[in-house]
Amino acid sequence: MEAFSPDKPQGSQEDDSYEISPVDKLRQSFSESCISHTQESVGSILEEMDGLTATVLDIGSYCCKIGMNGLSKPEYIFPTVIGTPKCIGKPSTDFNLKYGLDAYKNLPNMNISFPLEFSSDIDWDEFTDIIVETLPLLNSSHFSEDSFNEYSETDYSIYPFIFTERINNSLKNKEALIELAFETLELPKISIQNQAFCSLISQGKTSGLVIDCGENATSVVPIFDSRILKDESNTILVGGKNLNHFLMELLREKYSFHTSYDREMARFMKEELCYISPHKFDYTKIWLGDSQSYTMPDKTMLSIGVEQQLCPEALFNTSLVDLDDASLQHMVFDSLTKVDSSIRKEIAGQCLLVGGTTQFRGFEQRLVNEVSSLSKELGKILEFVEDSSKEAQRHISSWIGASILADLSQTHRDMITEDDYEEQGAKRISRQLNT
Ligand SMILES: Nc1ncnc2c1ncn2[C@@H]1O[C@H](COP(=O)(O)OP(=O)(O)OP(=O)(O)O)[C@@H](O)[C@H]1O
Repeated sequence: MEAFSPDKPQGSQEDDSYEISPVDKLRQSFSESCISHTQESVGSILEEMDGLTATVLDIGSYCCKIGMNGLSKPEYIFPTVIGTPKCIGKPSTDFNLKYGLDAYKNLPNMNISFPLEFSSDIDWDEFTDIIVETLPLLNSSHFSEDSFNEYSETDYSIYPFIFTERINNSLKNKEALIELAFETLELPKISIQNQAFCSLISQGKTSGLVIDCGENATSVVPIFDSRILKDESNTILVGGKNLNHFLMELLREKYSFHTSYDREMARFMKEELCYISPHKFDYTKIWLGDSQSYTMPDKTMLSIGVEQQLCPEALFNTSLVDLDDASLQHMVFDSLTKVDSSIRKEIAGQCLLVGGTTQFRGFEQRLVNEVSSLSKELGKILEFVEDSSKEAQRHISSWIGASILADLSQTHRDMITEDDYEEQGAKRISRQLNT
């Protein structure tokens, strides 16, 4: 067998070991996302907003992003998880479920579940519990650093709320969200915005192709002049979660991933070490890249070599994760081909990568190469809006756009109010929103 050195994307990680402790990694993964309240105080923003204040909650199946509009980033990002305390050996005395960040911080002692994991069968009671338990935590000085104290005065639930939803969200999910808003949270008024549209708005654009790859789904959504072209869009239920599973499968001879903690470590390994090469993986050659080592919770040093490159290949070849769904490049090809030829160039010329899974190094280059191999013409007109220095923001693009929409008086005028809900009920409102 011929040997080859992996063709890595630019800016590849060259360190050969990761010594950061798993618990520190857990803490970092969420706290780093919070903005400093000393830089942008919520109080001063409320004054400037002249009444157009809203809480923006971008709902994700892996993590939710929340904060007041007017800030440049969400104030908090919390995992959409519920944790059940583990009882090892002796019966547990702690039967209290833990929610969101609280569950994640206690991950070594938890079995965790993701209630939004299966969009067709969401456990809304569990999601409601996460939100209900998390909002007061965010409002209190739970994060006890001094810089957060000013924020402790803010009560998210007294302001209008802007929620985001993925394209083709089911009527059942919309209804449940409206009920959560008015029945449980008792909000004054709400708006539900499309995530792809919000992401585009975050870049100051109203036309383009939004390619969103998150935890459980990947969608390709063409938008023209603020109009979402639903018939030309594509969604598959493949995302970062499938890659986590694939990585564990690839490493199964070296390590047994049993616990929730182990499985989340596989996620972090994926985020830190894996990369997308510009070209298809060549199975006929021996991989000669550098291996990296990763310390697992039980102190096992796990060596990860070719798996770094193989794991994200599944985005471009879904059969690797035993799925028949179209791969990403086929979705892009299909959407652009369906778009009317008179607007195709404008849409393809403003592609936007959003969602955490697009943060792999090399994502953009590989996508261009794959689409070009399907159609030279499409490959030529495909251009990306964002420069790669903004990769780290891709998981919050939708929140940023929703926060911009929350600044507009039109958004507030169009909101669903408590009175609308009393008069029409969730079913009718959700049907109207779908037209
Ligand atoms: N640097 C990174 N490289 C690769 N993947 C990453 C990186 N950072 C985060 N991810 C992955 O991105 C996914 C989360 O992305 P995002 O926050 O957009 O999802 P979400 O909005 O919760 O999910 P969904 O849109 O499917 O409901 C996770 O699978 C996570 O492991």
